[in-house]
Amino acid sequence: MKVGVIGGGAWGTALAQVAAQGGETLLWAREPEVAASIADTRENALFLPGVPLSNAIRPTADLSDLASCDVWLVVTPAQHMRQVLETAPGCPKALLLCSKGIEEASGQLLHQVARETCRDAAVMVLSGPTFAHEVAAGLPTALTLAAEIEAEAEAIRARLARPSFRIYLSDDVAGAEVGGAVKNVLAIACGVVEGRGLGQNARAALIARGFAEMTRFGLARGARAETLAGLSGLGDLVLTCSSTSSRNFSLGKGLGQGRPAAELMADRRTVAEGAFTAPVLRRLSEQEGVDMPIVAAVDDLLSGRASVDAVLERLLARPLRLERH
Ligand SMILES: NC(=O)c1ccc[n+]([C@@H]2O[C@H](COP(=O)([O-])OP(=O)(O)OC[C@H]3O[C@@H](n4cnc5c(N)ncnc54)[C@H](O)[C@@H]3O)[C@@H](O)[C@H]2O)c1
Ligand SMILES: O=P(O)(O)OC[C@H](O)CO
Repeated sequence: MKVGVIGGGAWGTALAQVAAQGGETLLWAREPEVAASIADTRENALFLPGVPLSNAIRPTADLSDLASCDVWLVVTPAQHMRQVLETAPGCPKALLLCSKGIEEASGQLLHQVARETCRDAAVMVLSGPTFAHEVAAGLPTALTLAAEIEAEAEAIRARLARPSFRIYLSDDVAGAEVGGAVKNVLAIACGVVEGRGLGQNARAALIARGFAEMTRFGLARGARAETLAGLSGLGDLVLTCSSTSSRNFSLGKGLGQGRPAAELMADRRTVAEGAFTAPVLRRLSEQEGVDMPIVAAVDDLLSGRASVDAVLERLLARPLRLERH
């Protein structure tokens, strides 16, 4: 099975490094200097510096080179996935979506976008608690591969899985995607707690109440509760809410320290998906009547509509209710 990776950011490069252990792997980078840097120095100096890359990774800045692949691992920022797939040379037999987000314009999960752009391809999702630099270093990692047809997922798992890259199968595609998208917004909130010095109790409460929001939204979208409580949901939420290695957590930490969102977002080369997911997630939750007060607070902070103190006061003034709600 010939693998092509679409997206030469940190995660696309780390996934190419994993796939290269099973044979030559094409890696498309949007920036010609990234493809050139990998070809010349075997390092992605821009997005994954310090990691020596396998000789079995063949970098390219020309998407049409991926026409010969059987499967594409799609690892663009969520908001650019549709445009990249639309400019790609046809579609392969299978797409494995590895990005985390919700398309802002359409409100669609990424598997819905992919099915519109590649109608005949099998569309699957790979998601979980996976910092790129740890995966690239070969540290133990476990993730969820969600697909409607188990045999198709098994074939890709056989090609990608390694002892330190453990892939669990699921048939809950929407569930795997909701967890990855929502946790990025909640990680921003956890970063705010850190930056504002609100303490470990507050962070734990936020993870638990944030998980309740993720579960309410996921169930409304047809996800299963056990998927949301698994690697791609709770697992990734715990990881991303615990470390400044997370770009989303770091963004939130800056907000908590009082820096304006516009300043924090300016000149970013790396993507903090939660900043793009927050407004669309808030819009969808309000349209669908799903209560998501933490998501709304993050959206207000990012848009500059409210200060940290104002959203904190609002959250703490919420009525005390039964925990299961
Ligand atoms: N970094 C991680 O640890 C990690 C882990 C799991 C999932 N992800 C997800 O993978 C996706 C990609 O993140 P990343 O960390 O690899 O990226 P990154 O932050 O390392 O790099 C930014 C990427 O965005 C691309 N980009 C910028 N503008 C673009 C445009 N107009 N069109 C297409 N591409 C554009 C760049 O080419 C580059 O590949 C995100 O959805 C992220 O949530 C990341
Ligand atoms: O750095 P972040 O916040 O984009 O998180 C990276 C991965 O999604 C963690 O699983």
